[in-house]
Amino acid sequence: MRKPLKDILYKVSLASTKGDMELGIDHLAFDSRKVKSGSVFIAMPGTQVDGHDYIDKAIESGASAVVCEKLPGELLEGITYVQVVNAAKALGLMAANFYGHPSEKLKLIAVTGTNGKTTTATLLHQLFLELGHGSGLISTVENRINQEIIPATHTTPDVITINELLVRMLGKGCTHCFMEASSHAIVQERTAGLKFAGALFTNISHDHLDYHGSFSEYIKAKKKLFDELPKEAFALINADDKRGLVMLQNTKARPFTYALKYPADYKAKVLSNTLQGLELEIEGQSVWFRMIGEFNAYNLLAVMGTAFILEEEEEEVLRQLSQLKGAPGRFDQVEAGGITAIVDYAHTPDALENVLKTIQKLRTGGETLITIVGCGGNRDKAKRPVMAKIACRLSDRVIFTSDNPRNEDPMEILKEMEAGVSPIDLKKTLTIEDRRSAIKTACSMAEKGDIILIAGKGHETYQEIKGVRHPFDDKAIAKELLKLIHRE
Ligand SMILES: CC(=O)N[C@H]1[C@@H](OP(=O)(O)OP(=O)(O)OC[C@H]2O[C@@H](n3ccc(=O)[nH]c3=O)[C@H](O)[C@@H]2O)O[C@H](CO)[C@@H](O)[C@@H]1O[C@H](C)C(=O)N[C@@H](C)C(=O)N[C@H](CCC(=O)O)C(=O)O
Ligand SMILES: Nc1ncnc2c1ncn2[C@@H]1O[C@H](COP(=O)(O)OP(=O)(O)OP(=O)(O)O)[C@@H](O)[C@H]1O
Ligand SMILES: N[C@H](CCC[C@H](N)C(=O)O)C(=O)O
Ligand SMILES: [Mg+2]
Repeated sequence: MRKPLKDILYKVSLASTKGDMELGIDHLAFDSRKVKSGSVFIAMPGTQVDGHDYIDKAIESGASAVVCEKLPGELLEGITYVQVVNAAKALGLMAANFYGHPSEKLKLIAVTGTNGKTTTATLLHQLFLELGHGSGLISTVENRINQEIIPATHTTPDVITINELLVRMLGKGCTHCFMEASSHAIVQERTAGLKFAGALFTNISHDHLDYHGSFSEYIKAKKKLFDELPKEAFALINADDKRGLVMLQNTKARPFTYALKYPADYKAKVLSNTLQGLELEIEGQSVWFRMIGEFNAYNLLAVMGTAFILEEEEEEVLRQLSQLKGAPGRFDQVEAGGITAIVDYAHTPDALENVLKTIQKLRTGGETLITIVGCGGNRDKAKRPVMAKIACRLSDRVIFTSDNPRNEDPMEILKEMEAGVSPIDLKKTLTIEDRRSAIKTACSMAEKGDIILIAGKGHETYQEIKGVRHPFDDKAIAKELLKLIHRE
């Protein structure tokens, strides 16, 4: 697919150009290691290094054009240089022009918020398939084109990958695509140049403050998605979240709200909430869902609201939605010997508190609740003591263990967690760095009727230690050890 550089740069605000703008371009690359002959290399500043330092490498590998914010000292003959104000934003527009604006040819819906993005996007994808539409998904767990699974590397991939996925979705008849928009991606302009038909806000609480610097910057990152929506789009927010209405402040899009407590366009009341599911009253009607926990009532309302705004038939939406189970690794239960292990991706204080409170509400009395929890390395350190404290407050026994230590010393992470626990609470905790041993210990401690929560890694099938992903699956290990220890 060859296109003239000038067409690829349509609508990009240019500061200066040098060289042939009619040059044929076969490929876009923002990483010098992925440059081929016929590539245009887009140099972007990053968090680790500056892409501008790789311009020479890109040219050596065959790039015939360079798009950058700062021109290099020496400009080579035969190479086209284009200077732009914001290279990441330029990349988004360039990807849209290069791939023929696939986001405009289907309904692309973004889901943002601290928790609930994967669950909401996955439910939407499943629901729209059930309603008979071609449907795509871009999420933390996996990407999907209808039923086909494409492995995911990020919650929100880079904008070239997004456009490539959308082109493939269109080729397979998708009319809708539901994607997660992480705050990192919004700030880094990984969503630039995409035309959204709508955006959803789930909630906002403490996470990623290491990256954004402060809570207000984190809120601003989410709000940017809504500020940039076109007026034909819809903006659907959780009115029970303190920051929900902030998201709507400057949007041109049509505003809609959902809530369990405050007045809203889409409302529900929780009639019952058990380990089997949720019963909600919606528009005077009682509807049963397979999802567990009050927080899932919010996710279900967000999904229902979206389907109603998109004018799907209401009775059918509720009928199909009530059958869906959500995303893997979210309140995923394994049972053996009368002991229930719950694997959940709760890796933020708010998510951990929600999942533990849900389990508390579902207890019938007498059971011991054992929580296994760790915190990821090279991520927000401030959440470590807070998560440890929440685990202790809401569980009978707690085992601190490693999550994905990445490049940090696991024992240091565990010390930072322990710092959040009072001397009295410390008595009910154990620290077992090896995650498998931690799960084994919990399985040995548990007796018939007890509940084990294994938090933090959910669907992940690896543990990342010093740049290497070792196979590790909380659910499979819990199943194996529970069966082994309690010999069903
Ligand atoms: C902190 C962060 O978000 N980093 C993302 C960012 O990379 P970066 O800015 O750090 O890049 P860098 O390494 O400094 O390099 C700068 C530039 O030089 C280029 N380069 C670099 C080296 C080289 O040899 N040649 C070269 O051209 C790079 O391609 C890049 O364009 O842009 C890259 C391309 O899009 C991402 O892959 C990368 O994600 C890293 C791997 C990551 O771990 N990101 C996480 C934190 C993340 O994004 N998570 C969110 C979910 C968070 C949540 O809500 O829970 C997600 O959307 O997945
Ligand atoms: N609406 C919600 N409100 C609060 N907590 C939630 C909500 N939905 C899910 N959770 C909790 O948060 C965890 C993560 O949920 P989910 O994967 O859907 O969120 P996410 O926003 O995609 O997370 P990530 O940013 O890591 O991709 C779940 O395992 C559950 O414990
Ligand atoms: N999308 C999140 C996932 C965190 C999952 C948890 N298991 C961890 O490794 O911290 C992140 O990249 O921060
Ligand atoms: Mg997610």
